Amino acid sequence: MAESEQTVIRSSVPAKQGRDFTITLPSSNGTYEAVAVLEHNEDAAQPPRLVKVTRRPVAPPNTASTAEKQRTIHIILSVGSGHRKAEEFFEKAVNPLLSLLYRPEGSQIFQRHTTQSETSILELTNDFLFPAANSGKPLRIILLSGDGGIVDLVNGLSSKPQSHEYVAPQVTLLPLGTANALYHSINANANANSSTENTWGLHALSSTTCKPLPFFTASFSPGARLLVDEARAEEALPTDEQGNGKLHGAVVCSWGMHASLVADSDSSEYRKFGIDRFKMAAKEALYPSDGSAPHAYKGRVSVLKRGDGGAGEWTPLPEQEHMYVLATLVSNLEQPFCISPASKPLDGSLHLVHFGPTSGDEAMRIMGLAYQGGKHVDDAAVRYEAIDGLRIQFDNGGEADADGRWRRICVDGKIVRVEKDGWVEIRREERRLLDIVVA
Ligand SMILES: Nc1ncnc2c1ncn2[C@@H]1O[C@H](COP(=O)(O)OP(=O)(O)OP(=O)(O)O)[C@@H](O)[C@H]1O
Repeated sequence: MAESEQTVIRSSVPAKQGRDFTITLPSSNGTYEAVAVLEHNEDAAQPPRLVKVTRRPVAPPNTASTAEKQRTIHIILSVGSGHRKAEEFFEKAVNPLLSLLYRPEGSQIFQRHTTQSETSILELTNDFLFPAANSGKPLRIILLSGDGGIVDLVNGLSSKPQSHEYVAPQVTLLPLGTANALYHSINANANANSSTENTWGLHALSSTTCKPLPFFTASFSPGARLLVDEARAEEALPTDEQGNGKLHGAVVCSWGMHASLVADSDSSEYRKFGIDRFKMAAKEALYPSDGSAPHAYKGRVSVLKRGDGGAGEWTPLPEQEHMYVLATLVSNLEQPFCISPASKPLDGSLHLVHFGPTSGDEAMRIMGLAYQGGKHVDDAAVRYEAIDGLRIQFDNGGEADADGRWRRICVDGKIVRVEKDGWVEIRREERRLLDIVVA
């Protein structure tokens, strides 16, 4: 075999013509690169298969980044995410690539964590990752999960005050969840171009280019409760200095139709249907079995605009009833579902998408436009604007919904039920918590 190109792994099954793709990754020491051929799965919701990987020297070697060598690499496998393929994809594709890219140190610098429960990532972050980052240790986290994994990292890393030594961990996202909104939004340009491959995050595996992850804080009135265990149980939220509940997110905060369908579809029964679970729950919400119109959600919504960067002003929306109230930091909530076309990858902008009570057919029509590259934002029924904060007050001097299911708020897939006279307020954050590795 020629010294310049060495096959390191070859699968016994050759790639089928036209469905394979190639990625080239720099090694950690900068002296060679890995060229990996992968084959897409026939089911686009399933990860690709590694067919072969070769290594070839780089001339001249790029050994500029020595900081990279000092980073401990944590691999988190969220085995409950999506189609539960995190472990298999790691063993068959990611691990062989990492072993090649990080020679000769290899396994010595990797620490592998496999989730055991819903709270594993939060516990790992609280007990280990945050203390390490806060004492100045540079970390790289390779996260095989959906959006839930990143929201746990964000909440764990932000739960205690940062020291001066804090070093923002670098996170490489491998989209093993169901919707993977953050991943698809970061790679949204690539997805708009059908000739560009979805590499399942492998293209960024050894990149040293990072961007800070924008995030927001949602504050809740003290009676708000986090719903857990498929809403069979509830928990108190972590609190801020004023005793209000708080939760951080990096994707979306919503109330109304979106929050309800995320909440209603979050059961092991619905999860079997993959991404279709959202559409199934939407149909049930929009066409109630008693033939009535979809629910009109009651509350007072206000938006914060800072304009010049000052304290800003809260402006109430004129409507007292709503169907869709959603603030987002990302462009795509699923790969084909472009909720905020003006949002650019990791740009930190927060956008409001809002429309009032309407029929099931009309709501389906509007949502259908989001699947056409975000055309819903040009529809007369939709309010779409950049904001700095959003506040919902349930008892606004009039009637609040009596049934708690109409007062559920979604923060990146987590569901919080607010009390009848309660409120929720979200604001963009300026702190730097973690960086996302981009190619
Ligand atoms: N070993 C495990 N046992 C029980 N629950 C788990 C385990 N591993 C992960 N989970 C839970 O499974 C859920 C997976 O959420 P995640 O967001 O990663 O995937 P998803 O919901 O399929 O994707 P997305 O949020 O992108 O639609 C989280 O609530 C997580 O806590």
